[in-house]
Amino acid sequence: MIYTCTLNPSVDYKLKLDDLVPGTLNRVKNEEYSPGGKGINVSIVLNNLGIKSTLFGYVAGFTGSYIKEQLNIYKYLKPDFVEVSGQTRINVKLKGQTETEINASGPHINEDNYLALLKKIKKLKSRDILVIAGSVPSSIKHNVYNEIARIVDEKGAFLVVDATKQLLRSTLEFKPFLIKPNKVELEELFDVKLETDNEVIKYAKKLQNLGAKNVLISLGGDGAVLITQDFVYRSNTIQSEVIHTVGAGDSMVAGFLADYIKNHSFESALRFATACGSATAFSKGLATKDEVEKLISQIKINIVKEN
Ligand SMILES: Nc1ncnc2c1ncn2[C@@H]1O[C@H](COP(=O)(O)OP(=O)(O)OP(=O)(O)O)[C@@H](O)[C@H]1O
Ligand SMILES: O=P(O)(O)OC[C@@]1(O)O[C@H](CO)[C@@H](O)[C@@H]1O
Repeated sequence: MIYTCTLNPSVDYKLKLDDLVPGTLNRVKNEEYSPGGKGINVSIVLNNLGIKSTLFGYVAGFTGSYIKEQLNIYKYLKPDFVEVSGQTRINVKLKGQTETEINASGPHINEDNYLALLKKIKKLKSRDILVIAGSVPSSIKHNVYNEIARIVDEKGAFLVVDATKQLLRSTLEFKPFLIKPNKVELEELFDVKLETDNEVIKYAKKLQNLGAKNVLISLGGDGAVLITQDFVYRSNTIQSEVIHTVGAGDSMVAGFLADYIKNHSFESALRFATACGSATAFSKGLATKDEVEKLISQIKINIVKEN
């Protein structure tokens, strides 16, 4: 069974403008709401690919109710959230000439809420998969990712992590099966600026040395690099009109897992993951199976010969 854990879900409020001019009145051309948060996005894309998952995390208030109501329409999702006080956050996503995101901080999480979530995670069984993804509300214990990773390890389940800085770093001692930082997140982790593929690979390997089994670095419109124990793979991307990239990375994680479970091939999983990321970037919502299938033949994978 696949589980996703979103400690800080959101309602994503996506606004399309001709351009965003700070300090002036900006009028919107198109607006949309959707349930968001990285783990929730992973689950929605898994659903779109016909794969079941259970969703852990915290929801609160009217925005939390909206998320639960929206998730009910998906056939393969089983929401299992902890209800907390306050409101689930609203994250604003602005698409003008460039993309601007304003992510709010999330509700208060008390000790009981914390323990209630860990109790759910303790039900995991050997060979289950848990994806923990995204930021955490500031009130939650700072070592929550480490604690969750410890439980997943004790259960003999597989851990997948998509998070920034110390949240990600704190899981590495438990040897996650897969981590997926983007290039900026990789740079932040080591306080460096990375220009070339070789530099990206060098720092991704440092994460492997710290414990990650497989490291997937997403490079936005430039594809992705996957470092496994045996090979380094590079995917290209496709040029098309970008509608909104929100959730492209989460789609990539979902696509990777969906394909890896089926084919047990890293090359195939990277190809499918890249197509899922691009399918999301090229559409209004998150990738659907049809959209991914239209792109897949255009994704090429090379094994990188390092120098
Ligand atoms: N402009 C684009 N054109 C084509 N494909 C894209 C584009 N942006 C993203 N993708 C696809 O989606 C994948 C993930 O994108 P990205 O690196 O932006 O993830 P991310 O920063 O984690 O995104 P998010 O946090 O919004 O989920 C890329 O590796 C690529 O396959
Ligand atoms: O603030 P976080 O948790 O880092 O990111 C949250 C978020 O930006 O990530 C998703 C896209 O990946 C969105 O649905 C959501 O708004």
